[in-house]
Amino acid sequence: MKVLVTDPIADAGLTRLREAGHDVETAYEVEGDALLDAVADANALIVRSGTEVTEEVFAAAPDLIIVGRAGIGVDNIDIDAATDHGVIVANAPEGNVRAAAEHSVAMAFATARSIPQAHDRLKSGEWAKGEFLGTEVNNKTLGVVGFGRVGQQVAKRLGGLGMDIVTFDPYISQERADQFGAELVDDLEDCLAKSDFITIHTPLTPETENMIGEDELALLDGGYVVNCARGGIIDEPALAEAVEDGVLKGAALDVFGEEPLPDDSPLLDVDDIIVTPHLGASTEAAQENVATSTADQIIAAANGQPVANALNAPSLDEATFKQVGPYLDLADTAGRIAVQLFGGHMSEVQVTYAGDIAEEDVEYVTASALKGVFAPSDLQVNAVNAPQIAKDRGIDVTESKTRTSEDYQSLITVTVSDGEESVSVCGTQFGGEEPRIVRIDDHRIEAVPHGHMLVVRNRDEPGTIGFIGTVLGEADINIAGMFNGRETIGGEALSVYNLDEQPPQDIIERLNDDSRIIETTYVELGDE
Ligand SMILES: NC(=O)C1=CN([C@@H]2O[C@H](COP(=O)(O)OP(=O)(O)OC[C@H]3O[C@@H](n4cnc5c(N)ncnc54)[C@H](O)[C@@H]3O)[C@@H](O)[C@H]2O)C=CC1
Ligand SMILES: O=C(O)C(=O)COP(=O)(O)O
Repeated sequence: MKVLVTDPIADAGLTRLREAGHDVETAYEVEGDALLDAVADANALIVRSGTEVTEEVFAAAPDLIIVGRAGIGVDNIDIDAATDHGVIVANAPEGNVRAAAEHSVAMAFATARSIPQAHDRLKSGEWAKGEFLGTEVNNKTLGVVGFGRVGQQVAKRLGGLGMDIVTFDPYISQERADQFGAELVDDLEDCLAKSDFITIHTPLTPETENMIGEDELALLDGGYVVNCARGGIIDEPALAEAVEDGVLKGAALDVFGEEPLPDDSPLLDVDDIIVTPHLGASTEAAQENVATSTADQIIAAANGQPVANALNAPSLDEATFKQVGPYLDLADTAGRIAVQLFGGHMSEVQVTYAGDIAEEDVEYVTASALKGVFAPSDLQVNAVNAPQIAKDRGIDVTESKTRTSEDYQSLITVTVSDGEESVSVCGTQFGGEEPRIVRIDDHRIEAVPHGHMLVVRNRDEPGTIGFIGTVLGEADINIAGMFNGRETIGGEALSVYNLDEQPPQDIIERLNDDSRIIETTYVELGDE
């Protein structure tokens, strides 16, 4: 195969590929037309964070079978476009975790003790001993935003240096937080208010983009910010202002919204903001790990073998696909609805199959349900990596089957729980191709899962549905469809509304303020 490498990787990876008989070409820092020319005859492409792998790149590379990301974050790769072009995308999720964690710890100390600033002064001939009075991490509280592989390792290290750990990560279990002695809190604001330092370790997703702005930074009053995850999660001008105005004592950043960081960035003008040029993964060990793991995956793909860290789903074999194909999206949708209605720290996901579907090999369907469950928290999730994500997050997955299926030919139920509270969403396919949600918890309904949905639990009292319609109508939000289900007259009812657009938060609050309404939840299913 011709393997094109467009960001520098360790020689060990290049050598491994060459020894396996592949033709390796390096073309660092190519972009635009030069990149399109370079990929034209490539069978494999290896990148780090420096190359934007867009739809245009895939369109220009008809022979490409795999993109290997020698590192973790794949926000620079258009995975949907890769899937459309039948190209596998695989990353190296383990090899640089320690390096990233150590850099985060180093940056916390560097900002707390003004090491780069003091270094600069001394190198320019000034013994500015009296000007630097730092902060100890001992007995302080560290807020870890995103408690995945890197976040956990940072917590372990700084916890060992005397810090109390508090974490905000809506998608991990209580058990996982307990295992690291971290206090798991339910909202970001709480995490910030309790912390002296915060360190960011989430991926960049639509949900995390700009999640920390002026208001959030104010809650960390007098504290420090470390970001070695991705630029774009913290609002950069707001951070520059907060440090400049003394709201924060300092910030240490390894990643930026635009990389390389432009000369005119406001971050560069503030003395107490220290910066490194995306060096989190830049250690010898990490680079060797990710380069060899990426090389192994390219070699596997070339040999037609399974690719260990593939991020986009390979196709199912035809016979299985015929049987379970119609249920993949349904399981994904039921998972998405269940997790959004649940809204807590799940520790368990149960997928139950009833009727004809229970006779089939449902492993891939369960994986699709997990994909739905993790979709709001992880852009890179797919049916291939979802079971591993469940393991990483300490979430138990159980699958059960029964032959009987009430009134339907086949039913899939996804239940998300934290061991005490749970939400169950049950769906079927009408006529094999019309998905319907037929039960939410104990409420029988018949909702079309699509786009923007509002799920309202309310007391079954006259005028309630009219009230909901009026509130939405006054906000100019069109109701495309609705279904109301109730268990007993005057008891609790549940209604599902398909809306043409997302309702603003104040509309949801207005509905929730009414005494007849128990809870309103907005559920986003996207355009799929
Ligand atoms: N500076 C550098 O050179 C490096 C940066 N990274 C970056 O570090 C980040 C974390 O990497 P890993 O720990 O391996 O990822 P991971 O996938 O193991 O963990 C990410 C965690 O973020 C959580 N999360 C997702 N959405 C969230 C939200 N809205 N609020 C709070 N938590 C949320 C997830 O539940 C998960 O636990 C990635 O962005 C990665 O690209 C990783 C390695 C090197
Ligand atoms: O692995 C990651 O997510 C990183 O951010 C490391 O990026 P790099 O490979 O150094 O460009």
